[in-house]
Amino acid sequence: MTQAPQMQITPPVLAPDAAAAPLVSIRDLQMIFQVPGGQTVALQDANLSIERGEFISLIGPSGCGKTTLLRLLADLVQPTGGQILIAGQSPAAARQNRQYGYVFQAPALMEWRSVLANVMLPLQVMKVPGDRQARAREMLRLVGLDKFERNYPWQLSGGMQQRVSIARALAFDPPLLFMDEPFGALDEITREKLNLELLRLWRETGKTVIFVTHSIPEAVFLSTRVVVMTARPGKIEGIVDVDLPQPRSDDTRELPRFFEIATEIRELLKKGHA
Ligand SMILES: Nc1ncnc2c1ncn2[C@@H]1O[C@H](COP(=O)(O)OP(=O)(O)OP(=O)(O)O)[C@@H](O)[C@H]1O
Repeated sequence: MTQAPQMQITPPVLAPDAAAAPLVSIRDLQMIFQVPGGQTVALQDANLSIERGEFISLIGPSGCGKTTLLRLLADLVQPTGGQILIAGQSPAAARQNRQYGYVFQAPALMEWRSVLANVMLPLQVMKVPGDRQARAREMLRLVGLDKFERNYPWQLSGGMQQRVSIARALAFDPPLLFMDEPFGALDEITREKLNLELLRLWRETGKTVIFVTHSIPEAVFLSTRVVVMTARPGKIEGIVDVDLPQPRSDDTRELPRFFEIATEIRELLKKGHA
């Protein structure tokens, strides 16, 4: 099994009490978009605390504000109300201090750069000191693609491209990983394989993951908690603890408890639709 690499990046300076606080704290969060002819309440009264090492899935119908929540956490949009703290810092400070990596639905790799050069890119842009090439190689090893570092993205399958984008998001060694439906476009078997790989990576690195999905089985399989969201207005309908044993394997999907938790999530989703 691949070992977690030795990290060489200088840790960011945090507020003294940051270690004691939840890694992510979301209080009364609201996001209203002004649109022609009115407004869209993308998120209303969202409250959520996430501890270090959790694997949180956000699940809900299209338009319930899952991506908006990730974008707010990542400081890509500013909330119209409420507060977010990441390791005790504002999202803007957390972004500057490289507290998170972001994996998008599409891998968004640069076609003219090799796999290795793609993973090195954020380190170059942010002028991270040290041996950037060695660091990028470590991340490729972690996602099982070290033999493909000289290839170009178009020479890889969709699943491999998404693994490259995960390696790129991990390049800074951030404590947090935001993942917006990263496996949504992949076939079922590839998705299940990458789910297992992601859990291995999560265990080995101790990252905290916030993962958006439309799939109830994917959410149950991956998560320690599932945040169920509903639309119009977008809000958190409920939070389901996933008390399935770790480490999870293909057998996990056959456990009666797996189906019970899936049913609980489905009922919450239906309640939100009603
Ligand atoms: N920049 C924007 N301007 C106006 N409205 C927006 C903007 N971004 C999102 N919205 C609206 O906010 C709501 C929530 O959108 P969001 O993309 O967060 O939903 P989602 O749950 O991620 O949906 P999906 O599952 O389809 O990706 C939607 O009604 C969307 O149209």
